[in-house]
Amino acid sequence: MSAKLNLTLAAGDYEILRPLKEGLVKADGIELNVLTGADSATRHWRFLRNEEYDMAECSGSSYIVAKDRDMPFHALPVFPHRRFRHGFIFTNTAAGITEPKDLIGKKVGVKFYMATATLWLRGILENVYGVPHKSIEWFAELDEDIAFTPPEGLTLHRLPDDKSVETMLAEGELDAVLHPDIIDPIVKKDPRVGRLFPDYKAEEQRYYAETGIFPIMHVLGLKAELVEKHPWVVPNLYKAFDESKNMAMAKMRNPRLVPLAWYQEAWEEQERILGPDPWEYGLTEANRHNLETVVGYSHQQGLISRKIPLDDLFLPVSQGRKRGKFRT
Ligand SMILES: O=C(O)c1ccc(O)c(O)c1
Repeated sequence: MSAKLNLTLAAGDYEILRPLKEGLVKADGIELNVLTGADSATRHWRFLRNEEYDMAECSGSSYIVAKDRDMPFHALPVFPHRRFRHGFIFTNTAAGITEPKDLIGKKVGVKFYMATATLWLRGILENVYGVPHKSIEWFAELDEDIAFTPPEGLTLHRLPDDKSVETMLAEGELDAVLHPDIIDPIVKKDPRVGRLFPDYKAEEQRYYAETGIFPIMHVLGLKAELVEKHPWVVPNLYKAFDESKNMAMAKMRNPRLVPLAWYQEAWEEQERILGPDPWEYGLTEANRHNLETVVGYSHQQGLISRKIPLDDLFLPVSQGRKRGKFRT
């Protein structure tokens, strides 16, 4: 008889989750079925709109909105996806945008308004570079993860379904685009499209030196029903996610694994700048600052009604008692 609880987890196909996916790390009492087939936007929608999975790597931004609306979700302080975002502000090269303030009064496209990458970018543009989010006319390509009424003074249009912000940017119908992914015109080296910060790596490193923030994009969402029925899963899952990450970080130090000539140097550079574990889980001091910043941005941008305390956003994950040696 298997007394284990079968649970589905939808997530990206990430190295730090691979030991869990491959069963090298197990959560006590749980059999995990890890689904990595959906792209991020689809996964978030399926989890938040349809509750298709017991747990999912979920948009940090949309999760914060879900909590503000008392929707039936919780989260572990597990952050499978982080990314610096200065390199994701794309511009039409004929639009005359050479510095952040040139975005004021412009038409800017987004995949959708609530997406975590764009939440961070609007916050950074407003608070670091003096570009108020309401000074921009916004155009969204997709429906929001959670339906949202733009607050007073915010202009947000939903584009018709046959329009793509990437094409509109290249053709000059939009002046700029903020996007979670590298957009097609950049991949194809279309000369009509560039970046606001051509040397974005330097900008991102300066941002990190000033703030200590490696922006958290995604959290590990759980259906409330799961936590209510089986509260014991919370510390067991957290421990397993952490073990999986630690195992992956140790494995990935091997420079033979990745087909990049200068992978070792990239790893060393990351360690020098970001320290030994930039992917740290838990409500550590650095993660609290990171998350409080993004909750503040969400509130500033009218996505949520109150600055939700982190202890309301994340489940406590302590094992309760420090475990001693096993004795027979
Ligand atoms: O975090 C998000 O909200 C989000 C949304 C859409 C994406 O394509 C994505 O990669 C992330």
